[in-house]
Amino acid sequence: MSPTPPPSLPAQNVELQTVSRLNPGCMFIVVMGVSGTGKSTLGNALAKELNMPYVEGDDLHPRANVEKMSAGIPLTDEDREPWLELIRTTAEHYAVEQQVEKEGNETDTQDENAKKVGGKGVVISCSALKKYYRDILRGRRKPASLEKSPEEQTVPSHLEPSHPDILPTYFVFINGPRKILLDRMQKRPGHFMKASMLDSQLRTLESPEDEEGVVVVELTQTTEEQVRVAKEGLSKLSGVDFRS
Ligand SMILES: Nc1ncnc2c1ncn2[C@@H]1O[C@H](COP(=O)(O)OP(=O)(O)O)[C@@H](O)[C@H]1O
Ligand SMILES: O=C(O)[C@H](O)[C@@H](O)[C@H](O)[C@H](O)COP(=O)(O)O
Repeated sequence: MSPTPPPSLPAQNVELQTVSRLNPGCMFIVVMGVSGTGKSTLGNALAKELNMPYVEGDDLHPRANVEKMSAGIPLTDEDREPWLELIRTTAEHYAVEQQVEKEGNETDTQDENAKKVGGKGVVISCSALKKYYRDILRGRRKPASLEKSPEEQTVPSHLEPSHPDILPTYFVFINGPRKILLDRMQKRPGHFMKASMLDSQLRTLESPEDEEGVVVVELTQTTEEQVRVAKEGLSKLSGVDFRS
């Protein structure tokens, strides 16, 4: 799990509002599931396949959250809200950066990147256990603990994570039985998330299977199979052809 620093803030002259219009097909892909499902493994592989950057969501947790989880204490909604908001904002920063790069390359007809499959958007791993958390990641909902009165809202609108239609969000949900998860977590040495936390994660999980924009892959599949199913599902949902 190598740290992935979020990109620097977007260039002032690019409004997030313009990203989906000028860079169609740009998307935010969340690889989700409880601890130990293989989010980091699949996230890395999928991002490589789609020529997108990958960000390890665990690296965006505030230190206090990591300390809490390391001590075997499950996080609360309030603990997770700023983290979820940061994940959404990070995805939006990537989208804006890619827009800036695209504009820089516009005149370069030989640009090799333009010929690659995908390449527009970002893949981030995140447990995303509840629907309400996923709505924050979709940019549809502001975390309750971060709600401000209109007078207090000094953040420029393009930095606020409230643009669901500007950066479409899709989830790849890794689903599978507790027994295998427990086994994998027990065999994973040195990770701050101990196997004893698994049951709390499973209790908190609200399955996303009936929600829009969700592809389900099985825990028991190989990473290669998961990538294939994810690509097919994402192509169908988004209309972007990742299969070629
Ligand atoms: N498709 C898979 N098949 C078998 N083992 C896997 C698969 N994906 C991941 N693993 C293993 O499961 C463990 C947890 O994977 P990891 O990617 O760290 O999960 P998460 O990020 O969800 O906690 C690791 O030891 C990893 O090598
Ligand atoms: O929402 C949470 O309680 C945590 O974010 C948790 O779900 C997450 O999964 C941890 O970061 C563990 O790390 P792994 O997911 O890498 O096991």
